[in-house]
Amino acid sequence: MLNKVVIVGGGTAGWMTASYFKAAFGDRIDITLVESGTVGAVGVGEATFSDIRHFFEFLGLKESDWMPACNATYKLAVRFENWREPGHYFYHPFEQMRSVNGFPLTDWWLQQRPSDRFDKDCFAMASIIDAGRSPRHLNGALLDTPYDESAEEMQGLTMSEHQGRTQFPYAYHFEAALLAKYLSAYAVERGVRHIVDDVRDVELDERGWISSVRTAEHGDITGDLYIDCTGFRGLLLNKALEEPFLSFQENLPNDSAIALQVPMDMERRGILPCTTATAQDAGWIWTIPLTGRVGTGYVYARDYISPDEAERTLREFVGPAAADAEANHIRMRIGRSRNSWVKNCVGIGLSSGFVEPLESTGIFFIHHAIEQLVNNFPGEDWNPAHRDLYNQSVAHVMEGVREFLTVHYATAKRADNQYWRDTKTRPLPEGLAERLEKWKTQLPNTETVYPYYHGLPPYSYMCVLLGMGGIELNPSPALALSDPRAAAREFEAIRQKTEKLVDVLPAAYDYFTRLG
Ligand SMILES: Cc1cc2nc3c(=O)[nH]c(=O)nc-3n(C[C@H](O)[C@H](O)[C@H](O)COP(=O)(O)OP(=O)(O)OC[C@H]3O[C@@H](n4cnc5c(N)ncnc54)[C@H](O)[C@@H]3O)c2cc1C
Ligand SMILES: N[C@@H](Cc1c[nH]c2cc(Cl)ccc12)C(=O)O
Repeated sequence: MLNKVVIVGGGTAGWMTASYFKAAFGDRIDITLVESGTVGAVGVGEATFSDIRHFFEFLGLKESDWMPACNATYKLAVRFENWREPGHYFYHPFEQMRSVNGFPLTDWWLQQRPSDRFDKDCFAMASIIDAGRSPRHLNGALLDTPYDESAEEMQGLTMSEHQGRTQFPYAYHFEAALLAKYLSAYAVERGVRHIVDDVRDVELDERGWISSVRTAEHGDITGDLYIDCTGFRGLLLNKALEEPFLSFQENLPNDSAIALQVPMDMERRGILPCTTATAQDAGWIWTIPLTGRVGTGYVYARDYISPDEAERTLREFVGPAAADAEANHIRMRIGRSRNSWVKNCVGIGLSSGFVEPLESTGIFFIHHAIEQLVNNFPGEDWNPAHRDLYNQSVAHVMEGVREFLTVHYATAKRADNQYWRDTKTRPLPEGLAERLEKWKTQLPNTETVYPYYHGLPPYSYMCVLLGMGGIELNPSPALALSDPRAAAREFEAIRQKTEKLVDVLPAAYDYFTRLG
């Protein structure tokens, strides 16, 4: 039986893989995880997709188990500030787009323009976030009736199985290092062997497959399947097996980040329950509220600004609270390994691929990869079809997200300096120019977005196009001939429902004090 797995790397990717495999296979799988005591994990990665709930559920963990241990908060959207013009913002929320008479509500919005805020008019979430509310009532119930956790379709599904069903209303923010620690305890308790040591060498057999990894103090570690979770280094996949890395930088030039962890009195500050991405002169700054601090960082392109200037900008942005916070400068490798599974080695996490964290896709990539690897787990015969299916699925997810992120820059109205002017003239990933043309005629739908699963539904594209404001969008001509009353009623219903929810939902901070 093929069941001996060696994981190299103990960052988010390594521990998520180890714990998920244990939950999936129990004692039938034999896992050794080796991580360096000297090379640290990247230490960022604090915002997620809502789908991550399937990961925790698969492990049998409840929010009340893991959230307090990871200083976690709820994320109801990404809030984009100043991408269109100074002072402007909009949300990309976790809320399904409604449709009226076969047209998405956003299409009706273009026709009727109830206000200048598509997000407030079309989604309940925008006002709930503006008001700093929790998506759960103090008794733990979810905000409203369409979300029913006990519904059969929410139970026991993996992320892949849940695809296309109800949109869950929130994701999480958490402290990456604390999550890795929490999951390591989970995995070790269930029998994962944990070795803290440096991998110095990777031994290959005559076919070029990995036969062992050589550590500094624990000798050779052998397995059937090797998972490379060594981060941007790609020690096994890219170095030992020499799998090439395909860069996305011609579309996405941001190649660096500087991160700060800023302790704050969150009770006084309050929690805005979303990730904020604020456009800057050469990139953007993320702001992520946790229970005891704010995580923040500037993602930028070295071609336009130096690391020192980026650090100055970030410190100024945060203000005096950042004075004692230590800067973590990170060089980002943007793109993907040509194949993430090569021979008996699978790269998961940053070794497999990474795009800038604008839509918090890093942990989603990991979760997706793990689910796919479980579904395509190799047997004794190493049927290459499993490997090929896996590689295809991972490539599609990363290429789709590459395209989605490029849309943010290509359609942002901001063009007040060279960095932002250049975002309009960069090469686009193949097929995107044609799709952008289609979206000018008809808002994105399943037929006209990137055609393979990549985690983002068409409504996410609608939000970005309507919010960024750089391309002209028109309502479907059919709407001029249609009865406008049903859509007007829907806008009014959203307004009323939102008003009520803002009234009755607790403040996000208060909810977490209860949870802790
Ligand atoms: C600036 C930035 C912001 C991000 N923000 C988000 C976000 O908001 N949301 C999101 O989902 N994702 C985000 N990500 C991505 C997220 O951080 C990663 O996907 C996640 O942390 C996974 O990292 P990893 O485990 O692959 O690598 P790492 O965290 O780098 O871990 C590498 C591991 O390999 C080990 N290692 C390395 N070399 C050796 C060796 N020779 N021997 C033994 N062990 C070794 C190290 O000790 C470490 O344990 C962000 C990434 C960056 C760079
Ligand atoms: N199915 C994913 C994708 C998604 C749907 N809406 C949003 C909003 C944001 Cl900010 C990120 C991601 C998503 C999910 O539910 O997480």
